[in-house]
Amino acid sequence: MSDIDNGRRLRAVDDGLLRRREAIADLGDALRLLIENATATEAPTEELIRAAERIRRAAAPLGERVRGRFESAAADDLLGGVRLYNPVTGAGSAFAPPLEISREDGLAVGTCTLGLAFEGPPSYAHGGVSAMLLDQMLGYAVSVSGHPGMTGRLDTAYRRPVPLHTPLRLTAEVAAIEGRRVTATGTIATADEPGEVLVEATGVFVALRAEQAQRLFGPVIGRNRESRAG
Ligand SMILES: CCCCCCCC(=O)SCCNC(=O)CCNC(=O)[C@H](O)C(C)(C)COP(=O)(O)OP(=O)(O)OC[C@H]1O[C@@H](n2cnc3c(N)ncnc32)[C@H](O)[C@@H]1OP(=O)(O)O
Repeated sequence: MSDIDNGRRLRAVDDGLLRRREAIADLGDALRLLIENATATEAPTEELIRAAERIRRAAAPLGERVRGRFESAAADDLLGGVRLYNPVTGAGSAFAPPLEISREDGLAVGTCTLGLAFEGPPSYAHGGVSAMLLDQMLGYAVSVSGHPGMTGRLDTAYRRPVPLHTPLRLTAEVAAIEGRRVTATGTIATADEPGEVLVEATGVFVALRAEQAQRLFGPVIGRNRESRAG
């Protein structure tokens, strides 16, 4: 195969992957709309019954080809950090807000708006949802510091309730690295009042030993490498 042909083939692969990722994100948007509307709806009972039938019909073809626990999604790039179905940040996840995280001068900054599907106390976020967001934020800060690890401990202090339907601003940063332990801290505030902390968290992340990483993730990483090579 000539270099030009090879280049075209590679571009076709990239275009195909890009198109699939866009389709996954679009399906994710549709599912999130479905979840939000299904949570907020006060439609007549007959409409709920019809909707359940239609949704089951729409779900069936998606279930015809599925992956198992040890297979990563074809559109993911596990080693490159692309996780389209991450339940917090994944564009393809039906129940991820999704949280968007970027880096600003060494600080991880996240933005999202929580809908009624995340409600705990009426009109405010469920406490477990805040912990989930902060776990992801702290994990991201730990990861980009170059010392990735798994959450060993996550302490959350709920200072004020987190309002739904309100743009939020989250932050996280690494506070200390001691051997295999990395401590990170983070906050949730509203975008309008970033100085008023609603929830704060401190987490301890533990770097895995090579043998632990192999035991826990070996099957998934092995399959991911095989499918990249093939
Ligand atoms: C961008 C990516 C974002 C991802 C964000 C999401 C992150 C996650 O949600 S990860 C999923 C949730 N976490 C888990 O499932 C982890 C489950 N726990 C485990 O697998 C293990 O307990 C694990 C790996 C954390 C530690 O086990 P192990 O390596 O055997 O611990 P061990 O050798 O006893 O301790 C290692 C060090 O960590 C410390 N440590 C271990 N556990 C904890 C803990 N819970 N709290 C504080 N310190 C701890 C120990 O004190 C020790 O410190 P030192 O080296 O200074 O003596």
